[in-house]
Amino acid sequence: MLEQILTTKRKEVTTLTLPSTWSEVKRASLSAALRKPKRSIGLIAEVKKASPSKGLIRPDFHPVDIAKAYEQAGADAISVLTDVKYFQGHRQYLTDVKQAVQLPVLRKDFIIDRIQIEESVRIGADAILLIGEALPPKTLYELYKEAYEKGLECLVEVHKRETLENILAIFTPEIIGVNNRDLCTFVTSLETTKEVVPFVPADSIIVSESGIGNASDLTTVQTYGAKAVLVGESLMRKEDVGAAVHELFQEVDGIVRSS
Ligand SMILES: O=C(O)c1ccccc1NCC(=O)[C@H](O)[C@H](O)COP(=O)(O)O
Repeated sequence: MLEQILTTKRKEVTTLTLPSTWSEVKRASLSAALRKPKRSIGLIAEVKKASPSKGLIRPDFHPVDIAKAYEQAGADAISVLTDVKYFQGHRQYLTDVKQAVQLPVLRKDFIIDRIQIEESVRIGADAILLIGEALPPKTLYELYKEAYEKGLECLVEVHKRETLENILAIFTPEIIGVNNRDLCTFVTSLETTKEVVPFVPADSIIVSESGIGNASDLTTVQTYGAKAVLVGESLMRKEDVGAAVHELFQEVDGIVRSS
């Protein structure tokens, strides 16, 4: 599936049109938010309508309402899927969310080309995702540098230890995501976090991504060393996504620091 998505992206970037610059955007730092989370483990809460592995997740989909509820419930950052074909997302959703919340907003998409970085700046993203299994390490580093030069942070995601080691041979990303989902097979296991975390440099922020379905899963990945989690489906399937956040954190700690 990852290869199919990347083939689509390669076609899309050839016809991508940039929106006009949005001058009033006030950037918020993802790394700062995750280094000082409101609970004992940080939360990037995802706005996700559908996915290749699960199909339609939330038919009654109102991105701004969802993001506001996440913010109210003490999320540290918001992730917005902007891919249209496979996730039923849209770049406008990110712009709308950015205008409605104070939290850092991560653009969740398949970034393979510099033009998508300029697009991300213009739509109001604070950070972008770079997927280790989707890019040669040198290309990933070029895109990473370009993003930071343009004022965006990057969540550098890996699924395999080998991918991480190939990236670390070139540079050390500030924020490293361990995706528990294999994007080729969709097999999802929290053990991935356990296997990869020991190889993440101490100064990088570790985000465990995907497959976190309940409070027990959250505790598990925290035990494995995750400093933050990225959660989509399990929150999006609950009608009240704010209550879902509180439920997810019930075993970790109920106290939310006001920032
Ligand atoms: O979610 C998918 O099916 C998927 C398929 C192919 C590439 C990427 C995919 N998901 C992107 C993500 O990384 C997740 O949306 C994110 O980590 C949240 O995962 P979850 O909590 O399991 O919805």
